[in-house]
Amino acid sequence: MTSFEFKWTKTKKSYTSKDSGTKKTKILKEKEPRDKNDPKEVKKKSSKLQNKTEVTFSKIKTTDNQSFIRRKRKKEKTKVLQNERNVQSELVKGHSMQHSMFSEKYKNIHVNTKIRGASVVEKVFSAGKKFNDLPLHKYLISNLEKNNFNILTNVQEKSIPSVLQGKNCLIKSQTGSGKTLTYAVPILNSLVNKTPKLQRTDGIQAIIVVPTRELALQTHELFGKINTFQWIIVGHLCGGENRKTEKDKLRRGLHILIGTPGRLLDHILHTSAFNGKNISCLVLDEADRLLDMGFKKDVVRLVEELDRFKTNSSYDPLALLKGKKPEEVETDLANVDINRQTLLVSATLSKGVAELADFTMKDHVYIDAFDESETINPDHMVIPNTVKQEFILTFIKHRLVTLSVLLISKAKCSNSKTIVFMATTQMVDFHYDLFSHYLLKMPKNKGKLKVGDVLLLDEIDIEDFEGEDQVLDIELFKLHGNMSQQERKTVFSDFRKTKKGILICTDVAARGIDVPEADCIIQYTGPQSDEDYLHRVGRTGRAGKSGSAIIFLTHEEQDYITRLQEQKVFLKEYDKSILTNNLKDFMEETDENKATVLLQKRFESALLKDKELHKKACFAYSSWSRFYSAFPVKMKPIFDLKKINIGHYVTSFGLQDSPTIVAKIVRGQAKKVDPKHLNKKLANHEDNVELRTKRPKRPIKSLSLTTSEYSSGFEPAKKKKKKNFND
Ligand SMILES: Nc1ncnc2c1ncn2[C@@H]1O[C@H](COP(=O)(O)OP(=O)(O)OP(=O)(O)O)[C@@H](O)[C@H]1O
Repeated sequence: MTSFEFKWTKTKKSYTSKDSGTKKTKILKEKEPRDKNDPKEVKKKSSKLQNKTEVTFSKIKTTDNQSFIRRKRKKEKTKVLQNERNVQSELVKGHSMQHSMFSEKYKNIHVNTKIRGASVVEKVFSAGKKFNDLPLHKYLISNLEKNNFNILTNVQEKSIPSVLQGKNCLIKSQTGSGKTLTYAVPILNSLVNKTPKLQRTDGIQAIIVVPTRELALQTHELFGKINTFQWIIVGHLCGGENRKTEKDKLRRGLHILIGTPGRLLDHILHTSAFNGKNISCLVLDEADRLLDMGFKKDVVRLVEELDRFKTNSSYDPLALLKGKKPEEVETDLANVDINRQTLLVSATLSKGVAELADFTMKDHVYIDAFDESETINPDHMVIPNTVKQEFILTFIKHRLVTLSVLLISKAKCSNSKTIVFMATTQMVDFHYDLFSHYLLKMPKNKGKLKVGDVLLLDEIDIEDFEGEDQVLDIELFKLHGNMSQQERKTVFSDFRKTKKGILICTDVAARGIDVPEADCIIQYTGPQSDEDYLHRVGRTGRAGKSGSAIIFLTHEEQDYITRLQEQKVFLKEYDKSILTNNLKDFMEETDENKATVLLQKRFESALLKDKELHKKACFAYSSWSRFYSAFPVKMKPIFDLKKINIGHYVTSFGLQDSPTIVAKIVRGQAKKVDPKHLNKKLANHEDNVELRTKRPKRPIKSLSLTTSEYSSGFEPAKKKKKKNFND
């Protein structure tokens, strides 16, 4: 290989080939005078300047003058910062020319938001009927009263008598109306009254199936409150818990068992200590949710397995072989008395629930808490009338800032619990990190910085973020199905205990979760179905309390307002002056547009500096776009990916990159991950080098960025290795 030695002079460049020893000289052409204002020349000049700096540095290095280098670098850094600031001020000027964030002028609303009508209202409480009016055990009544359960709710008044009589029931009533007690009270009552007293060896008496782990825990807690009868043992089993501990629990004996379908089925099939012969009551709570997400198969199997416990004694599958006629065998089957009460409970009634009711119960009564005198239209949604429902119509690229301001306003309230629903686990992770580091907190001892003076944050190095100070007085929580069971448990109970907090979560918290103090629900991404809308909103306004529910819609999605109107749900527009004032106040900026841009820029520069967060933002955007493109057919005309500017959506994740670049980043990261661990990886966003080196790379066929919220928590079954007969 030939190598050269270069020598530079002002007008000529000469080099000597070491191999041939020949010296070649190239005379530089006489340069023509250049136009200083030509943009190309300006660019060239600046790149030359940069090269010059590099050369200077290399020279300095050779002289080994370290302190000089440090001073030089510091100067350079200040220059860059100055540049950034100049760019920012230019941006502010530029943006203020564009549409305003909250301005009415640029609002492009084509739906009639003023339409009002009579919403469908369901009474929450009965006309004064009390628990002590019911034929219940006196200690059970006193336990209920101790917990402030005195007056029956409407659904309790209508259903508890039928449940006490042992009837199969399909119970429907609005969210937060106290459906849990409609089965908890009769179950406990029947077990307390049993003579002789129940023993641990008597096995499971009642089984309650719920769709999520949090709901299992919550239902267990409710039983704990009203069950002071020490001989009645209540337990829960759900994914993510230690299986061995659960087996021990079952071995020791339980009477009321609460669990998620996957884990329950697993124990029924594989735990010999599972004693289901004496189950006299089966409850399917949140029945419609149990049918979603592939739960249907598990629920059907679970019911079949429970039936098998009962029928094993009377039904003989080998009857034909024993010489019985086929007609006799069929009548045997039909006559098998399952002798078990089944209760289906739900806030929404779908075709699937009706089918499940037919499958699980021979005869059943249908109890709807809705007033019979009114005509029931299945298309009308029943939402507690104590909930103020509003929408915020935003430009896509202002979504992030608008949400931030809304959270800032919540932080100012003295006692407020807000639940923010997002589409995917990656979105939850990203927004949680972004807000906890760049909205709620500020660097410590930044001296002259006043609380809330966030503009100067851009001047601070990321290293300075050690030891941050909380400037907004509110706690932030996150909850999604990709967190460990222990984390989920802690978050859920901490959020319930805290006086003031914001929970960012996926739909894992949309069903059944009861946080009585939750006073505001924010739907940052649209619901996948109208039922989802109803259940999300139903996390507030529990048992007659008041609350507010705000949905974020972009101009492209505004038809959702009309869709809700058709179902007798009338939304008002959120008072944007609250947002404007809070934003201006927080940013200490009188011009709302400047404040908007600066907050957005602050997030963007945070992402530029924080590589980990940038990666999370890319994954969050990517998971969002997959989610958005997979809206069910019914909702597709409203939430249509083709209608929206995805470039703006990238901005709403604080990213400055184009969607193509983001996709490349995600693909690049995903390729490094072993496919088996992809979901977990995408949720944790860790680039685990160990995993990569240990396992051979395989091509990725498909990527799943949204992971199931409702998994049983078990590891996927390992495929059996094919035997190699040559071994
Ligand atoms: N009779 C009652 N008096 C006062 N509060 C009650 C009564 N019954 C239930 N509650 C309270 O109402 C709240 C909602 O109860 P629950 O969670 O059972 O509602 P739900 O109808 O199952 O709601 P969802 O459909 O959202 O699951 C709880 O905080 C509960 O303590």
